[in-house]
Amino acid sequence: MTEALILEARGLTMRFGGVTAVDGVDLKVRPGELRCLIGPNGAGKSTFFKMLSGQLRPSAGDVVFKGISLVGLPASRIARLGIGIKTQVPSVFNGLTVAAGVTLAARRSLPPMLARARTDETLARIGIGRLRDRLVGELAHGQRQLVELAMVLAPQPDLVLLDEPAAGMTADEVSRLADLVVELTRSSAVIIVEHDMQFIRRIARDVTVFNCGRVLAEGPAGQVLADQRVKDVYLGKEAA
Ligand SMILES: Nc1ncnc2c1ncn2[C@@H]1O[C@H](COP(=O)(O)OP(=O)(O)OP(=O)(O)O)[C@@H](O)[C@H]1O
Repeated sequence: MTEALILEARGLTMRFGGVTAVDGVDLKVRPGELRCLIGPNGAGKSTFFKMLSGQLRPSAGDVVFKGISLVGLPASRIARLGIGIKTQVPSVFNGLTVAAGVTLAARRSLPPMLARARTDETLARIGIGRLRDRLVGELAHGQRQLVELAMVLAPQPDLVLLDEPAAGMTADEVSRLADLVVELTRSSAVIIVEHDMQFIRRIARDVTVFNCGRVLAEGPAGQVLADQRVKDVYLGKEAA
């Protein structure tokens, strides 16, 4: 029986001159799955992520989303196919209210009336309805992260890509974000690159560990984080 997949990377490879940052990586993600990508600095996670999102064109291999090859497609087309990307650099517009920013994002897939309704739904889902009339530029870092997440979710993507969503958040915010990310899987598959092990443990879903551009280990978080090879290359004493 063929496994239903929403995203498949096949032999994905990226070379920068003499450096092979990602070396023949395969990854399979099912609809509604939550997958965490972890690994030491320089392991190739960001490069892999950028190939999934269309920010980098692979040197070799393919990325297939809902049966369509993404290689060579512009990022805007990849977004329209149903991939929502939240990167490390907040791209929200400081001069807009939260509601205006999220409505603008919702307009990618909806006419104006429906986009406004979607905005209210999305703000409620993320638990930031009270921020709707605040200017984005006035928000604290953690609040901005949640607003950007609302902008990613408003067009209802089938796959959400999150690059270090917990970076710079307080412990309370990380804990809340973890619950939120798990909740996201009701409507989307989610792939996360994340350094924060507290966040990974809290989510406790499938983890893919990168090392030297390859996949070192893959499986349920508890099993993978207990793997001695993973501890050796990445976690060290932190996981002991
Ligand atoms: N634009 C580039 N030009 C040359 N080398 C690059 C480029 N981008 C990444 N690399 C190299 O590719 C390798 C993988 O880097 P990458 O940033 O993907 O790792 P990472 O796992 O995301 O690391 P970190 O956790 O520190 O963000 C590293 O050796 C890095 O120096």
